Amino acid sequence: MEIEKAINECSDQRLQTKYKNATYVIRRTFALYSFEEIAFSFNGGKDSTVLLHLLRAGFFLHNKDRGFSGSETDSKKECAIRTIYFETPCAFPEINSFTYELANTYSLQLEIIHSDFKSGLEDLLKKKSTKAILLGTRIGDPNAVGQEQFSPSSFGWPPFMRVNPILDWSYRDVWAFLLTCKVEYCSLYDKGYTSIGSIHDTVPNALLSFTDSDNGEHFKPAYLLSDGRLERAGRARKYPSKDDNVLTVSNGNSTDECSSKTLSASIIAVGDEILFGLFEDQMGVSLCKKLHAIGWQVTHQSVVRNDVDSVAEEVEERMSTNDMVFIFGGLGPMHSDVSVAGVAKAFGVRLAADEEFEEYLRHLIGDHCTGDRNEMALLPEGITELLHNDVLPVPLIKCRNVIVLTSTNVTELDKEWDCLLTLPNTPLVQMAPFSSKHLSTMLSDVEAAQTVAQLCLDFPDIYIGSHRRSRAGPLIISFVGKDQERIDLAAAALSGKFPLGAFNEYR
Ligand SMILES: Cc1cc2nc3c(=O)[nH]c(=O)nc-3n(C[C@H](O)[C@H](O)[C@H](O)COP(=O)(O)O)c2cc1C
Ligand SMILES: Nc1ncnc2c1ncn2[C@@H]1O[C@H](COP(=O)(O)OP(=O)(O)OP(=O)(O)O)[C@@H](O)[C@H]1O
Ligand SMILES: [Mg+2]
Repeated sequence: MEIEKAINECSDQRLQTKYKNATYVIRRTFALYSFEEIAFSFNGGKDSTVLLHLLRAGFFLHNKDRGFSGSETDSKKECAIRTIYFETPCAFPEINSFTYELANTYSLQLEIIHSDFKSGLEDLLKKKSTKAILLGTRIGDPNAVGQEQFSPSSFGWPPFMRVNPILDWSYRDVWAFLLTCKVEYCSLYDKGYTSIGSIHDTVPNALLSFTDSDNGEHFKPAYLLSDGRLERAGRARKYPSKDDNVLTVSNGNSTDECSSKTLSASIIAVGDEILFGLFEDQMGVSLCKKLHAIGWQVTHQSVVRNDVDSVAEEVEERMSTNDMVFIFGGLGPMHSDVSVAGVAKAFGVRLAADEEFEEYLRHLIGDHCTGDRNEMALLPEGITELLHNDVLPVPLIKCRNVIVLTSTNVTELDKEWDCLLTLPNTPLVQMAPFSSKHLSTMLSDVEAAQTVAQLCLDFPDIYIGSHRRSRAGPLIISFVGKDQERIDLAAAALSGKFPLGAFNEYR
């Protein structure tokens, strides 16, 4: 069997392990259900193409388990499995023809369905007993969250077992398999498509784009995409989220379109030591300054305990009301390092092993991790993006609009911040910066209060506030906003209401 042979003969141990696990799930499926009760959900995409060949290999091994030795001469025709294809006019013609071509080559028993997934499956199950459906779902797919290798269909769907043999395969594993086994895949993947939906929502992945000497735009093949997490970058998002406000502005260096807008951020420090008063948080202060300098408004800064629920509660509250949330502290392998788990809980997803991150950690700390898995490589499933920058030993972790900072002091933060700002798709859009002016006076609070309150009504676009450095010292009135002229006007209006010299500029 050529697939089994190609994998056994390759030197990629990781691929061999993935193959072994996936074919084990397939063998068990053939052992649990009768051949006629199993269907393969195939659509010509790369993941289902991988599954097709794993199915062929798994079926071959299953027969071997039972003492049947298949004829080596016609291994292509051996696994004539029921194959369901939901055909729509919105599919790419290349995908459609590839699906039919492979079905023909491998003698798949095609059952074409022309309705949507749910009603199509309802009709199918009424007509034919179908107990298990094999899918090419992988962790990271939006619909994979919460699924296992064997997952019953969801409530409200007709009853069947969803079997996901390649659930734990990464983008890299998929391409390692297709290239190692030298099997045919849909031609769109050589044209820069990395994950294929409908003709209406899929374009080649911009991360594979390059310009040739004639200035024409071209795309590298899908297997050259280095960060598999971005395989869906060629897919249009169906539902805009609050996160999109930040992400759709592509280059952080441009302030033109954003000059009047302000984006908001919250900062969460995680640390019992800060709450015990043993350790002073300097990073929060520094982050406030940095965000302010790029025109962002910090709406909240908090310190929470090293406790999953405390972190989750705080993240959940902040992420829904802010464009971005920064969290630091509570990261690492210690029992008290629960920040990442808290973020996962806030989004209602579980932690899953992230192979790309694990590899970075292995480079950094070697194989000194406990047990089979490096606990630090467990990241929130399906929502995590790694933000790479060569200057950093490990990438920054971004879960939707929550950025997990790994820095432990202000110097490290400076480095992470610079990296964040220079990322090609930085989530930190640089807005028009804030300006400020401060006036000091020896007037009492009571004397100034009423005039300042009226000024706030007259200048709603300017933040006007006051503070004292000491009870006996001067009162300082601050004017903060994005329009220097308005700030000057507000400051002059205040001075004008009092005798000359009552207010002086304070720097
Ligand atoms: C055979 C099959 C079974 C499915 N079973 C379920 C299910 O049990 N629950 C569910 O919510 N969605 C189910 N779906 C829908 C998928 O989760 C998902 O919405 C679909 O694959 C579309 O993915 P896309 O939006 O990325 O194209 C099923 C789809 C297929 C093809
Ligand atoms: N139209 C369809 N008909 C049958 N099965 C489908 C269809 N669309 C999706 N599926 C099933 O859902 C799985 C996941 O779909 P998904 O689009 O993520 O993967 P893919 O199409 O195989 O590869 P790619 O991610 O490159 O598009 C597929 O592998 C297949 O099993
Ligand atoms: Mg697809």
